[in-house]
Amino acid sequence: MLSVNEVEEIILNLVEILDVEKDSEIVSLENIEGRVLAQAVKGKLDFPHWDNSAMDGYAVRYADVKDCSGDNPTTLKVVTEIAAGDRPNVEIKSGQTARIFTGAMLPVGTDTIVIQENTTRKGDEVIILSAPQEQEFVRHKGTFYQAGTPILKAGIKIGAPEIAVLATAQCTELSVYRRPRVAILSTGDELVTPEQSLQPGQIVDSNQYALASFVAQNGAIPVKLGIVPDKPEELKKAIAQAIDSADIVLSTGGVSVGDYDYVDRILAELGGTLHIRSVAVKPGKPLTVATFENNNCLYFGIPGNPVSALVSCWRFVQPPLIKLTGQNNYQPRFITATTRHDLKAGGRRETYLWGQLHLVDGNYEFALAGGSHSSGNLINLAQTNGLAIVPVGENFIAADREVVVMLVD
Ligand SMILES: Nc1nc2c(c(=O)[nH]1)N[C@H]1C(S)=C(S)[C@@H](COP(=O)(O)OP(=O)(O)OC[C@H]3O[C@@H](n4cnc5c(N)ncnc54)[C@H](O)[C@@H]3O)O[C@H]1N2
Ligand code: MOO
Ligand SMILES: [Mg+2]
Repeated sequence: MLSVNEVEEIILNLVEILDVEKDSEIVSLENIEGRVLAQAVKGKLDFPHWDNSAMDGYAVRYADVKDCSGDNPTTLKVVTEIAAGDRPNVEIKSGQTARIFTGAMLPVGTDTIVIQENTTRKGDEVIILSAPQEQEFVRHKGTFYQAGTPILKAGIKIGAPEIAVLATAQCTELSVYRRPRVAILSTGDELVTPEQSLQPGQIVDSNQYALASFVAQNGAIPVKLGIVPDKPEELKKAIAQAIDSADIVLSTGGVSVGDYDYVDRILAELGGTLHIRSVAVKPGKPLTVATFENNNCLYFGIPGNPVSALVSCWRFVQPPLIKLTGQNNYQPRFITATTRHDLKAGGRRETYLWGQLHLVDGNYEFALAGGSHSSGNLINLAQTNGLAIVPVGENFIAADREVVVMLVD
């Protein structure tokens, strides 16, 4: 059986990189939240746009005040007042100063700001009580960003700070990658929707909802294709349609060795190349990954057990899915934590145990979810933000020892 790392590498290599021209669209600044830049953005303005004050106080010529102190104060004449938004129209000469406020443009002749706490105002004069540093509290034009250089790189996902940058640079129309379409179907005669009443032997199709949420959270468009019964002809039709309509297909169930597990056979009949059939991982051992020459589609046959389904998504679908959204940063994130509980594993498969990470005095602690760690128990999966990993060959990690944890969000 292939190892987790081998499978991860095979899958990532199957992802076709998006085309900057073909796979991009223009969106406005208003609608860019969560999208991924297809092209680097260059601003046309320096930032700060002009020298301005970082504090409320007085704009001075450093040479005038460099030697002053409480015992040896300097008195300057206040010849103008400049608020943020004002355009100064006076040149400050030696012996003069301008009253200035945070964000206001520096007037010609000045190079330094004295904060008002270090002054005493007397009518149209101000007494400077301590010498500032040269150029203190001046935000110089172009020191944060120079016009014409890249302000944001291609391949980054846009959130609040990036939107602030784009707004400041007055970039209101941006080229972003299209969102990949991910078709989701649940296979199984036993499945009903959450609205249907449950008959003996039936189970609610939770995977459809979990996977749609997972897909949306990762910046792609979930296309929910519903429940497909374990009938080869119906399943074949549904899978063929899904492959035709999406960049990625996620089906759950029907990939193990049972008599009604038809997915692999159908993928082969449809001309798919099966790259992976199973992984040495627990949960999530049965995992089918296939590609189709005619449609640029990556197919994941994910195990039906609800915990296996989400763990497979987090570990094996999330990196290629993020890669397909155009992001540069798609690798899973691992940290080292101290486990609060004993962690047990079979030793033959890399084992992922779900729970919560807590930051305590600067160190991460992993708390194993209480209750059964059966791959059918989705109840205690709620609030999972980390998966503790027990490597192949190990059966036990004792409480208070270190464990590698994969971050989940
Ligand atoms: N003899 C063996 N049996 C099994 C093996 C094995 O190696 N030898 N592997 C087990 C493992 S591990 C897993 S994981 C499951 C995977 O099964 P399938 O992917 O074939 O899925 P199903 O048989 O269709 O269903 C399994 C389980 O999950 C429930 N299920 C299915 N779909 C959904 C859904 N959409 N929402 C919620 N729950 C779902 C289903 O009712 C079953 O209980 O196979 C083991 N068997
Ligand atoms: O791999 Mo299964 O997911 O162990 O239950
Ligand atoms: Mg099965």
